[in-house]
Amino acid sequence: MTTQKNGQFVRRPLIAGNWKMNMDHMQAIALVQKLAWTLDDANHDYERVQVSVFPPFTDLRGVQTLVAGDKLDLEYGAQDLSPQDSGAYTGDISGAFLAKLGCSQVLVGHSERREIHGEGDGVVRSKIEAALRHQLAPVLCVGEGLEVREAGNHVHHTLAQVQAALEGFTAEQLAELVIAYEPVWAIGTGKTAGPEDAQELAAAIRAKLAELYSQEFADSVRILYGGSVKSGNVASILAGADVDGALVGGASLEAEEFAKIAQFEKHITA
Ligand SMILES: O=C[C@H](O)COP(=O)(O)O
Repeated sequence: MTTQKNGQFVRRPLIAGNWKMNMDHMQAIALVQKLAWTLDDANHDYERVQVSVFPPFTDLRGVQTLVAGDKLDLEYGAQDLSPQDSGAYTGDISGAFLAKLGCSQVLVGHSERREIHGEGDGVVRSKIEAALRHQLAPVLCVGEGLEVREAGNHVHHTLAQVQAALEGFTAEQLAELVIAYEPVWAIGTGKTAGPEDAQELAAAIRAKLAELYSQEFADSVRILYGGSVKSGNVASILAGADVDGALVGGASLEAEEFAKIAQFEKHITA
């Protein structure tokens, strides 16, 4: 279990659902409603375990209306943002727009953006800067592909991504930063890194943050694992002392399954 003191987590766990390009605006409302009801039925304590969803841009207005209207404790964010705030950037979405829609977080540097859209470390860094300008907590995604893993360079590769993305920012600016370690070979494949692998990388990222900033800062940053997380494996993955939550793709599209993941403490067998 993520390290606890006096029954409380040292860092508030975050269970985040990245819907990717799934769920139109009608389906989004149904999914959020069902998720909220399911978590309410399970007496979910949002103060203890934060739950966020990351729907497509076109769903955000509907999700905002539902969350505000029903006073839900769920949080939501976007899957990406533009480095720019406004102007002639056809197809892009500004952090200013996301903030106005009540987003509290935004994914940055997801491997699918890096791979499919060719986003390099410089773009990722500029997107973090844009997120911070609009008080959006960046969820920085990092992780290695299969070739890098097989060559044994996964720690070096992942830490280089972290360092490049955070270059020039102060600890104060990054107070709300979340980092998600997602080995690319485990995304949507059914393969998960073992709990030891997730802990190894989370600990290495925390040590890198301590080296770049301070131990106090490093201890405050939440580090998530992502890659084929399900209700059946979440408890063992979150057992690592440095693993503070999960970034869930496929399993976040089904309300009951995602709610079970958010309730990971109930799956722990003594
Ligand atoms: O952002 C989420 C990750 O890409 C994991 O996706 P997955 O749970 O479908 O493997």
